[in-house]
Amino acid sequence: MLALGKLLELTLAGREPAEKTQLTVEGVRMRWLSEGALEVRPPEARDNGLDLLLSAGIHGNETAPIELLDRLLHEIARGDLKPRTRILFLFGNPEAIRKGERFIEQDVNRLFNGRHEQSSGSEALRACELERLAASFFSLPDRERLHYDLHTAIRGSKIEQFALYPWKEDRQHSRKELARLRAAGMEAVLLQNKPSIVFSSYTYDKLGAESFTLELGKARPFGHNDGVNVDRLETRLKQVIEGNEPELAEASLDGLQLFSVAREIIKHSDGFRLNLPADVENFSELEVGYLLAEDIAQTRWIIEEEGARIIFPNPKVKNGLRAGILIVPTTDENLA
Ligand SMILES: O=C(O)CCC(=O)N[C@@H](CCC(=O)O)C(=O)O
Ligand SMILES: [Zn+2]
Repeated sequence: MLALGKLLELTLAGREPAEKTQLTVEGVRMRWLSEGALEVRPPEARDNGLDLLLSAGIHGNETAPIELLDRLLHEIARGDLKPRTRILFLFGNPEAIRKGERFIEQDVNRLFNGRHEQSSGSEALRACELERLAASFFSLPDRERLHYDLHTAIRGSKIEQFALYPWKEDRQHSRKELARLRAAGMEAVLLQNKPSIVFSSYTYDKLGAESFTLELGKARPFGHNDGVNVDRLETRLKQVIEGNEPELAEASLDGLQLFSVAREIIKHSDGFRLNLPADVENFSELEVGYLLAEDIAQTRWIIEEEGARIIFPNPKVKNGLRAGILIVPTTDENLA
């Protein structure tokens, strides 16, 4: 296998490769760009015009997605997987990956779309670098752009695998992309309805990609991911990469559950209290009238929405950040 296929090993060791560019026997060019960043380019005659950004490890302790990207890269470097797409592989927060932590000082996934400019430290610099790498990768005209930012969640979930689809004014969510996600094993999609500061929102909003955060199960350390079944996603990614994806039946989303955001719960002070058990699962239903959270100045979050559910409840986030998302079921009527 070509040495550049070992991007994860290099990243874990904090090393630069001796050779920055290598060619597989199939004529696929692999180019190391920066720590945790590698571009793959098929021979021109095989290129099918899709630019695919695959990122993982934006949160350093979410290892199943990192292992998945590592397997794909190994297969490309061995010549077993023959790309027809350009691909940018990114391991988001190398320092946090080495330490097995979600982040070191700041959550990188709260530093996009301008936020890193209002901040400092290594994670703000990394968010800036990730934006630059993504912008340069997605700068070629007349190509299709697709970004999957792969994550696992802090807690268990009633719906194990789901996607978050960013929002941009005057841009409709794509039914075709939802069908592709369903085929990749996603059981639900949260359609966002306002701008956000996460990586997938940056590539969707500023770079014109179809972009998604994918949640694949519960976060566990390297080598302990048997409980996270990424088989369907892995198969679909290989098909996308090799340009031999089976036809998508667009009309039917095949039981994919759709949700929209009712409210984001923002933690304003150290007095914030979340009235949920520590082991509450994502997508747990909350009854109308339930007092979900309290904060300073008599702020109270009371459930008003029928069918409301909670995802990503986390009272430990820094003040000013999202401590949970209240979601409600929605329909497919506004899809493009
Ligand atoms: O389990 C949790 O509470 C968080 C899991 C996670 O890292 N989720 C992403 C979602 C990003 C998005 O909103 O698209 C995050 O919180 O950064
Ligand atoms: Zn994450």
